[in-house]
Amino acid sequence: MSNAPSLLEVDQLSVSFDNKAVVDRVDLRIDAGARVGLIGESGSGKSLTAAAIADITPPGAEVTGSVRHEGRELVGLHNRARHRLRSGGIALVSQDALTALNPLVRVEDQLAIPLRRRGVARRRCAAEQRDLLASVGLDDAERLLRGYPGQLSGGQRQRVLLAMALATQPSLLLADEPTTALDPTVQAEVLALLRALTTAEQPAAAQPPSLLFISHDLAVVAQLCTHVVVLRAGRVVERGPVSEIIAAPKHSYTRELLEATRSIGMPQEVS
Ligand SMILES: Nc1ncnc2c1ncn2[C@@H]1O[C@H](COP(=O)(O)OP(=O)(O)OP(=O)(O)O)[C@@H](O)[C@H]1O
Repeated sequence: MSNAPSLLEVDQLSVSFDNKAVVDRVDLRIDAGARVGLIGESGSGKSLTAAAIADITPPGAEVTGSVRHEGRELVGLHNRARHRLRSGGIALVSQDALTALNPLVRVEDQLAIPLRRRGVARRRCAAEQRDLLASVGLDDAERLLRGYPGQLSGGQRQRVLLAMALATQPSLLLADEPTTALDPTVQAEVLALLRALTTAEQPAAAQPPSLLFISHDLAVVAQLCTHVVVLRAGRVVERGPVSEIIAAPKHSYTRELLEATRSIGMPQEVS
C-alpha cells in the first residue's frame, strides 16, 4: 500500500483486558476503494480490532494507539463527537443479525434511525427505505418494513443490517463475519452483494465504501478482497495484496491457513 494518507490509518492499536493485550500493536491501512480482509483463527483478535475501530469495545477493554479516519483521530474522542463520526463514516455489519436488530421493533422503525440521524426528512424516509432495501436485493419492501426481525429469514435479516449500515452513507464498511450464521447458498448471495456494493462497477457511480472484511476463511477473502492482513494471537504476521499472499505466503501460519483452505476445496464463487 502507498505512503499517501489512507481512508483509515490504524497505528499500534492494542486492546487489553486486565493489562493483557489480546490485540497487540496492530497497524492497518485502508485506502479508498480497497477491500481488506482481516483473517486469523478463532480468538486471534479480529472482532476486537473491528470493535476498537468502530468504538464499540466491551466494558473492561482498554484501547491504546491511534485510529485515524479521513485524518481525524478517533481514539479518545468524547462520545458525542464519536457518534457524529459514526453516523457518517464507519459502519459495522456484525455476524449475528438477530442480536444486532431489536426483536421488538418493526424493521421500518429500525431502518429509520440511521436515516434520521443522517438528517433525512421524515416525509422522505419511506422512499429512502424502499430504495435501501432494493439496493440490498430485497424487493418485497412493504411487507418486510412492517415486519419484525423474527419474521424474516436469516439472509433477509443480514440484508436489512447491511441496509442500515448503508443508510449512514459510510466511507468504510466493517463486516465482521457477516455470513457465518447463513447456509452456504445464502452466504454466497450475501458475499456477492457485499462485493457489488463495495466495487465501483459503474464509472459514474458515487465512490462506494471501502471494506474491512473479517473472516477465518481465506477462500472467501480471496474472492472478495484486494488485500489481506493476517492476525495471529493479536499480532499482524503478514499482509499484502491478496493475490501475492495466496501465490507466495511468507509466514508459516498463513501457509497453514492456505493449506486448510485447499483441503476443504476450491474457493467459493461469489461473483
Ligand atoms: N470481554 C472480554 N473480556 C476478556 N477477554 C475477551 C473479551 N472479549 C474477547 N476476549 C478475548 O480476546 C481474544 C480475541 O477475541 P476476538 O473476539 O477479537 O477474536 P476473534 O479472532 O474475532 O475470534 P472469532 O473468530 O472466534 O470471533 C480472545 O482470546 C477472547 O477470549
